[in-house]
Amino acid sequence: MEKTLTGKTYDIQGFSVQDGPGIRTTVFLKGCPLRCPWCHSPESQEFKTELNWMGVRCLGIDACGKCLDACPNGAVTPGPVSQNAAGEDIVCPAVDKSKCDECGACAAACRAGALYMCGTDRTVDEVMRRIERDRPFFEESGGGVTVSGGECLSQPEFTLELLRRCKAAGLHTAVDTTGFVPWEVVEKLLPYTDVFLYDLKNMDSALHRQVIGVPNEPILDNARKIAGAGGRLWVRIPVIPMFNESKAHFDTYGRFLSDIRDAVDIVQLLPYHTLGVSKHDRLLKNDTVFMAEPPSDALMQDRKAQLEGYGLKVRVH
Ligand SMILES: C[S@@+](CC[C@H](N)C(=O)[O-])C[C@H]1O[C@@H](n2cnc3c(N)ncnc32)[C@H](O)[C@@H]1O
Ligand code: SF4
Ligand code: SF4
Ligand code: SF4
Repeated sequence: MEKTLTGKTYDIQGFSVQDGPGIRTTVFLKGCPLRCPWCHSPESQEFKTELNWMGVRCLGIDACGKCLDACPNGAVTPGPVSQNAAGEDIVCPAVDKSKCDECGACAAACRAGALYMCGTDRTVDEVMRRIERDRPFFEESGGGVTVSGGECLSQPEFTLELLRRCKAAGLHTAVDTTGFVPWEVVEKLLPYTDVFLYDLKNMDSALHRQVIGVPNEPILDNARKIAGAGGRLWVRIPVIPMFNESKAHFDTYGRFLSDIRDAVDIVQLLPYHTLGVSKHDRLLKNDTVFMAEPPSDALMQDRKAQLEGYGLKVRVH
């Protein structure tokens, strides 16, 4: 029997106004080949379904402790004392990730919803049913559907099929991508993608590799090829302190984008923010998290004006 195609999602968000034109429904897929230290969705990085723990919901091992009893691998033990939402001291569970196989038994036992699994396998039909609920909002606002992640093109078959179905249903489509995927994957999507939301995180390939883990040449090549093939680009630049915010660096963006200007609908500058920091803790991995002061409004306006000087339409946020 043929296997049903599923995609591993971690969220589907209605009423999104940041992910392309109009009001959109954004389908977030799990898994990403990049490792941006400032990533505001660290739960999207791994391809597998993972255990998360939201401390403010936890009742404490002393009052509850269901997760300890539920774990078949002995991965959950009494951990540090912390304060709950009411300001009372509670003993938190500690999860030894080296013993955890992400089976989900502790999350199923946790009535408070403090432990939960992130990552759901969904068929295209299921996702389409969810999207169709929002159709009236698309029609009023000129919106549609955005497939995002993580890197949605790391699940190329699912993304392609979802986009095909959206186009067949008469919906506007956007693909939110890092661009770090083989050209053959992008090429197949072209007939079904109205616009690519396309991140350019740094123009210096050595720095890109050093900080994010991968070089930028495939990303820049794919941007040129999309432009050459008649695709539309909505370029996004996350403005990250000490990484890409300098005036000199923005001139390298300006020169690159000038060459493909006709294919660029808009350049969106996204000021670095710290909203994802608490999500890193939820993953129970003790990751070191990048923290910095967000760029000032004045700097964002300067960089906007600088890129406008290259004949580009630019917005902040
Ligand atoms: C969730 S990502 C989706 C696409 C893909 N993961 C990427 O990064 O290209 C959506 C946008 O948020 C940006 N972003 C991620 N973390 C951010 C942060 N801490 N501050 C500002 N923008 C951020 C990304 O650069 C990307 O433009
Ligand atoms: S998900 Fe991990 S910690 Fe939770 S029960 Fe399974 S093995 Fe234990
Ligand atoms: S089962 Fe949930 S609420 Fe109870 S101690 Fe474990 S994490 Fe906390
Ligand atoms: S590319 Fe996007 S999802 Fe991947 S690590 Fe960077 S910000 Fe996070």
